[in-house]
Amino acid sequence: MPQPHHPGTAEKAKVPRVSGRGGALWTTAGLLTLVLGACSPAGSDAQQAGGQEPAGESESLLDEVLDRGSLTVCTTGDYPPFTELDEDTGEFTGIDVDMARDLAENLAVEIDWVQTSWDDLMEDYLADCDIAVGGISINTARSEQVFFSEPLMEDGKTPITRCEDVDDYRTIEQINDPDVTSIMPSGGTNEVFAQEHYPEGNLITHDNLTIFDQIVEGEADVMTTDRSEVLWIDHEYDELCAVNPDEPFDYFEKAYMLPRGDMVMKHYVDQWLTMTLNDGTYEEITEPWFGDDVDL
Ligand SMILES: O=C(O)C(=O)C[C@]1(C(=O)O)C=C[C@@H](O)C=C1
Repeated sequence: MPQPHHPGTAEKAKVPRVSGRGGALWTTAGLLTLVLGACSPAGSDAQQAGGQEPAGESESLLDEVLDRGSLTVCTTGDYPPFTELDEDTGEFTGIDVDMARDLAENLAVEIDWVQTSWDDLMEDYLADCDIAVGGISINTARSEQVFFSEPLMEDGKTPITRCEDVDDYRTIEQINDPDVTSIMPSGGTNEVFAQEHYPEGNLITHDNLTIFDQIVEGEADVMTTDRSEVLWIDHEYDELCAVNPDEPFDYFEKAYMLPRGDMVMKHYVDQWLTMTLNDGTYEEITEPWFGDDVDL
């Protein structure tokens, strides 16, 4: 059985930018003036992450992170290439794991990792974390409870199946059939999509790290998942093929979860993201995983 290839953490180039606690505090003070002057203040009922008390109108979780000297990051660790827990070392690896490390480096703080699951993501985030990362899709249900950063990538639900069966699973109608077994992890947007679009289908849930082996072995027929994952798996498994990857069934974006109502925190993370996406850092982090072989 082919095993997904997991390169080590990318060595990042040092890119000059405002960083370090002094710089970040200065930025925070500036942003407080700018953001609070220009935007509605954080709602008094806004839910704060990191197990913090709700922020007052001029407070931000950003200041608490800086004071604490640590950023608490929720991630599932079961979704390569975005987040994976190495059981041997106990370390998280992946694109969004490296991104979170870069954010923490910018803030000059440590990271406290909190492993969660797709089922518990929202609850764990609201109770324990400052930010949640790891291939997380934006949807409106989640947006009722959290803010999202600016998006990192576009995506869309796309089927993947055994290469010889591609023609059997090209449409939602073909997959929405009692004779077709769709597999997915529980709790994420794949399950939401399947329940909504395949009410007649045979839906089964499975641990995400070994889910694609189930299709190879014939325990399931198809998985409708993120196009980015489909292209990655198509590349990693000889037996599995993406189905119409250029015509996903829907459209959404991937981003990081942030505390609802905290415009200062969101502004900081969005500014960091803008730099990271444009100064070569993001490309360097993604290159060992997607590289030239996976055409996102
Ligand atoms: O819920 C999300 O945001 C996800 O992208 C997670 C999700 C899913 O939708 O189930 C997506 C792909 C992985 O295979 C595992 C989980």
